[in-house]
Amino acid sequence: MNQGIKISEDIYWIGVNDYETDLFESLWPLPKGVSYNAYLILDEKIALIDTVKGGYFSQYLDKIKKMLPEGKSVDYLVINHMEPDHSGAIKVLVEAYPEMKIVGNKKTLQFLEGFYGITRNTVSVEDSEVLSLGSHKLQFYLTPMVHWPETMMTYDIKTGTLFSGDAFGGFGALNGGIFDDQVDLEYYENEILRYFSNIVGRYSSMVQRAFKKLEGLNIKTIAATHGPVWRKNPDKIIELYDRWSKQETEEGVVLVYGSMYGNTQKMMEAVAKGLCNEGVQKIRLHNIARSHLSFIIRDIWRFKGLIMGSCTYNTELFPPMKQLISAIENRMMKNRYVGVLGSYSWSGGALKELEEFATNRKGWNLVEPVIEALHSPGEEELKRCELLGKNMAIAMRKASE
Ligand SMILES: Cc1cc2nc3c(=O)[nH]c(=O)nc-3n(C[C@H](O)[C@H](O)[C@H](O)COP(=O)(O)O)c2cc1C
Repeated sequence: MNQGIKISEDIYWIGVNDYETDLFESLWPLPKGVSYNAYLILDEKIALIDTVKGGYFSQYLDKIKKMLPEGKSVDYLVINHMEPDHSGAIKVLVEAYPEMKIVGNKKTLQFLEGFYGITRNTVSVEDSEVLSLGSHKLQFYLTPMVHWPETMMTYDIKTGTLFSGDAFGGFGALNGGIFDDQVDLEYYENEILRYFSNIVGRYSSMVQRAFKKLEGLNIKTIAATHGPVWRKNPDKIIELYDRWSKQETEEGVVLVYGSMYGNTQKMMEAVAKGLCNEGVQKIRLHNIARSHLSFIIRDIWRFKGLIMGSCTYNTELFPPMKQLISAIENRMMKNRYVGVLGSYSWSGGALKELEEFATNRKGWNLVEPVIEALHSPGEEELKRCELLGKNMAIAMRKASE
């Protein structure tokens, strides 16, 4: 993928793949890398949409040079998002094309000065303003907090291409194909949800606000800054994003437990049996010490049911479970059915914290019974765990009737 790839008339993908970064934002694992998508529009005026992470500048510049017609230079750089994985190449790009104008909104330009000290050759655009490149007219939609305050989207009126920034994007480098009709979509959908739930989900209400703004646009292609370009079925990713940002959940249960010596794990396995006996197939069991938080958050975002179990550790919750609770609170997750269980060997403490969390979350429904085992669960407690699974299955069924 050394050349630009045409995505619609006069528009080319000139992104790069990063297979080296282990943790995106120093937080989120990238088992299969990530792409930094950027685009080039060749019209009377030549425009770039976004750049790439700093270290990938030379690949990006090579692609631009190969695509530029003889004697032409870059006229505009449109910045949809200032996060450094997209803006990191701006400074060197300005050195390569000193006369290029940098287009962003008022906030973008503040960030541009703050991050890179750039104030020259900037063009400030307002919401719904149009920039003409010749036959292509770019219309700007300010979409603050999807996912930074300066975030905007750019719509090409001629081709119906929406350059959406981080919205609709996800993890996973683009291997070979870059389009939704070329790649393993199931993989990318999961990774787009992991990206959304961990990074953008907190700002779901702003995503909904952005959807209102984009209503009525004839969107034929979605070109996000990460992940596949949606040319065959852009409606699919729009529908998914709409559902996720409304926090609409599917029937299914996430089981998360913290267990040092297997007693709490035994309890959670009994819950899983109870769910299975009631016909629940979508069960996602996570040992919190083994699954990275981002995968657990992704599953919790997707499913209606959540059951949390923790052993007691120094009078409190098992430490990673605290982190999970804080992540759920930070993302303001709503409308879940929740069950809790715990274990201890003397004074306890874990279950009390889980119960408090479950009962204090607005719009969450606690499913009974709440179960606590001293040392190791006996037959009686394991039966109650199965019952919790059964009751969760019934509660979910009722909710979807
Ligand atoms: C390092 C450590 C700290 C613990 N702290 C407490 C505690 O403060 N209060 C308590 O009742 N039990 C405490 N326990 C006991 C465990 O919570 C209890 O044995 C529990 O059943 C272990 O469950 P597990 O097998 O799922 O790890 C502690 C155990 C360990 C290893």
